[in-house]
Amino acid sequence: MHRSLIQHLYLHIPFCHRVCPYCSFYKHTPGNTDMAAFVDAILNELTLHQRQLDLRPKTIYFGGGTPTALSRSHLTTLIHGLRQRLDLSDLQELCLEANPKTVSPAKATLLRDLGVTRVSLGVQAWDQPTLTLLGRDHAPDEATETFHILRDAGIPALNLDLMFSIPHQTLDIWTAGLHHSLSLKPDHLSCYNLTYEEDTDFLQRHQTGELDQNQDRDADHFGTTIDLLEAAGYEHYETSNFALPGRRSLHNQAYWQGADYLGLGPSASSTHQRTRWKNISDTTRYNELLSQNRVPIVESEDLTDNQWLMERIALELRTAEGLSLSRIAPSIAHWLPTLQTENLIHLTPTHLHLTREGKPLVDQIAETLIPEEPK
Ligand SMILES: C[S@@+](CC[C@H](N)C(=O)[O-])C[C@H]1O[C@@H](n2cnc3c(N)ncnc32)[C@H](O)[C@@H]1O
Ligand SMILES: C[S@@+](CC[C@H](N)C(=O)[O-])C[C@H]1O[C@@H](n2cnc3c(N)ncnc32)[C@H](O)[C@@H]1O
Ligand code: SF4
Repeated sequence: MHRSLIQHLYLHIPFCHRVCPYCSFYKHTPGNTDMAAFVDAILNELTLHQRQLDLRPKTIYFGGGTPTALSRSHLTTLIHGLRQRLDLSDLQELCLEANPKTVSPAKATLLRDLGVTRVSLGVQAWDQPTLTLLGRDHAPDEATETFHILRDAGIPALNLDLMFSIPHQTLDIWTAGLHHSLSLKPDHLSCYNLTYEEDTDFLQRHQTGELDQNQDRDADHFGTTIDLLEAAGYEHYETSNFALPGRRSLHNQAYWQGADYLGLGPSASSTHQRTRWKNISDTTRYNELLSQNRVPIVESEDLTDNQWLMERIALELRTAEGLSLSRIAPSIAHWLPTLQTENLIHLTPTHLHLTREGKPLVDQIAETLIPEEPK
């Protein structure tokens, strides 16, 4: 039987020591979860998929949640388990998300010894009032310290995750945070505009008027981010992502380019030959299903051509490579001269790129370029 190749693997580790009020990813405190059973379950899930799929990962990404919430022995079992089951001769990136206070020097050294090539550190902000509003339990100094621990352990590439346009965050506060980030010389920076997500405390507090949204502040913070980071030598290669030359995230780039990927763990999603499926968002149930050798999938759909195209447009438009002109339907091509006259886009013979003026309007421009769903 011909088994198709998948080159990108995602593992969802749903544990956080404390749950942040703005975050809608599937996660929970470890509580009384049997961590050893969870590690067994996720390795078992991999084995089940290997009956159908030929997995030769170029990238492996541990997200969550907070993967570094796992103990050293569980991290070791998990990564050794992957090494035993997978052909890793093509592996170029093994990335793990971490947050401050979950990485001791011993854990950082272990990660390096296990072959981790990149750590993405969730810092979010560098000032105490913003960290307090975000419900983060680390102080600014502790994030700096964790960064140095990772550097000193010799992890090859480090990313910082930051969020901007948070209520009460002035442009000066955000800019000072960017300067502090740059002083650490990270390889990569992800800077996300705060969004109010479904089923979060923050959305409720936004709806009662306690937490505001401000488009001028969004645009000012984003524009300053682009100017400062580009001046410091970082490529703005995706709306929320900046990298030193040669330091882009290969895993995330594969998503944006439309590659197939397999996601393991509760709530993980996967895409294979235009079929997308999603795992159950319930760790206890996930562990139970896998202890019975049952796949933990709860939803699966075949993406229509139009769904696929809409997603390609939305994602490609966010990247420095730009949107392939072949994706633009004749029925909407008449928008291009207008967008050009407004200096929002720049066209090459093959691609459409956002200009500096167009970048903050990425979502509106994507809407203009996506054809309406046929009725
Ligand atoms: C799933 S989290 C994992 C990182 C890690 N657990 C941490 O927070 O320290 C990935 C990133 O998504 C971003 N994020 C989460 N919720 C967000 C929101 N509501 N708006 C914007 N960015 C958000 C944060 O920057 C966060 O670091
Ligand atoms: C918001 S991005 C942050 C990337 C980070 N800025 C970096 O450059 O490494 C990562 C988050 O997206 C989610 N995620 C990524 N791939 C996923 C997948 N296949 N299934 C479910 N969630 C996924 C996870 O919650 C993960 O923590
Ligand atoms: S932002 Fe990170 S630490 Fe906070 S709840 Fe979400 S996954 Fe956990």
